[in-house]
Amino acid sequence: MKVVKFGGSSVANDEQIKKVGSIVADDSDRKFVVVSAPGKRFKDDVKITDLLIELSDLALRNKSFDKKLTEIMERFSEITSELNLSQVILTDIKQSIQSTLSSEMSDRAKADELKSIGEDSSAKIVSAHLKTIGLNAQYVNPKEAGIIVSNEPGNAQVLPESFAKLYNMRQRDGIIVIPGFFGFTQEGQLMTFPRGGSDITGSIVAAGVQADLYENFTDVDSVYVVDPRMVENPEKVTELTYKEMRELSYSGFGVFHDEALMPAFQREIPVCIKNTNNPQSPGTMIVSEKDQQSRCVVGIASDTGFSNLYVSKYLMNRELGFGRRLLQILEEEGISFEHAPSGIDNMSVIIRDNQLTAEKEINVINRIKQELNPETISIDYGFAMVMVVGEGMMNAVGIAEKSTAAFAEANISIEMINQGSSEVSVMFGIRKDKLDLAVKSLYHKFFE
Ligand SMILES: Nc1ncnc2c1ncn2[C@@H]1O[C@H](COP(=O)(O)OP(=O)(O)O)[C@@H](O)[C@H]1O
Ligand SMILES: N[C@@H](CC(=O)OP(=O)(O)O)C(=O)O
Repeated sequence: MKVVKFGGSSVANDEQIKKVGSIVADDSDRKFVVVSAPGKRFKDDVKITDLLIELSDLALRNKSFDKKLTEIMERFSEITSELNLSQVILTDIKQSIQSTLSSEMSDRAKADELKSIGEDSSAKIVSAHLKTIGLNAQYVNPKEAGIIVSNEPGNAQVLPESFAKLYNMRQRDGIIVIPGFFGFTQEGQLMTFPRGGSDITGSIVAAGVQADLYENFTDVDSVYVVDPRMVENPEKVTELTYKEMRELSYSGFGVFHDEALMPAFQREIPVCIKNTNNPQSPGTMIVSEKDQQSRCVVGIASDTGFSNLYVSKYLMNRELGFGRRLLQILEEEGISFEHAPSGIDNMSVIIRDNQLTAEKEINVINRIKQELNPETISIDYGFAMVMVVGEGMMNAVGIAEKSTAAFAEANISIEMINQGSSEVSVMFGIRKDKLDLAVKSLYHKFFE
């Protein structure tokens, strides 16, 4: 039994949805289908989820949202008419949007419900299309399926009781089509996962129904060793471990959500990344353990949008609890951190920019000055992180040397290095304007 997830690019228009139909029809093991909202049809297109967020922002500020609503309905109307589906689906979508807007819910709850309508509508459309091609398919809402989540709008996490409930779905006849990206709290409130979270739903369903395989269909033939938008025709990866994929996804490989690995990993369900536009291609397998012969570095991931909070104080190493108190200030201000490399008299804390507001920044700086009395304190923006990843690095000599040589050859100064004791990855902090050059140079060093 397989769980198949189709991303936004795979359900962006009628043509793509027909490909989805063929893929599902092609293999009778594909029983559970999870879908995203229609994504981009071309480079500068706008995803339905983004249109819904724009609509919700306008409506909740009491601004006119009619144009946005028309734009959304036109997208769905084009899909349903090209697929010859009943107009009832369209009426249903419009009614969902309008009834959410006029409900008594809080603004946060409304925003989350509106965001989820893209996936919900997509699942209704895909199940109707599967029926028209002769398959016994039915739409099942995540509440009915048993996806129970924490009460964190836009950032929900699955609760363990979901898995046993989902297991019962195996008994259902035919193909089950479930919308991705959201679940329900114990109290029945809808909550969305973080952006890109339909991958998470797919993994939860795969873990719950104890699937033999979780196939994640997207728009590339495989995971590549670097983001294919940064290097032309990079090498393909045939196999990765969960640990490697987690590091790579977290560090910038947008092809699979990093939070989607845990449910599949815990139940050892293999994941296969495949291409809706070329389903014959074998794709990339993500497994617990892989062939020892493979390369020691499997990928180079990168991301921008980081800041460095730098604090220095003479004899910091002797001041008991300095690091704890510094991190506690961040915790109390609601800021999570990514890395914290330190020296004897200084400490850097790498923070994602989206964690900092102007107000939080002022509070943090003032509190550190008052409570820790440092000599220097600064927040430096514009950092990028590059991650060299591979489980085989543990037994290999010279990876750091080879990496630093790649930076040196590109004349890039490394601002920070962090290697965890697990040795699955080495992180390099550089200025963001040098990122492209750095990734190309590392690719050249390790893969060409
Ligand atoms: N290392 C990588 N390997 C493959 N694709 C990558 C990688 N890094 C980033 N991507 C990007 O991820 C995209 C697929 O993810 P996404 O846009 O979320 O797809 P979907 O619409 O299926 O959810 C690819 O088109 C590619 O540009
Ligand atoms: N539609 C949601 C969830 C998702 O997973 O989308 P996609 O498969 O297009 O990345 C988003 O845009 O965040």
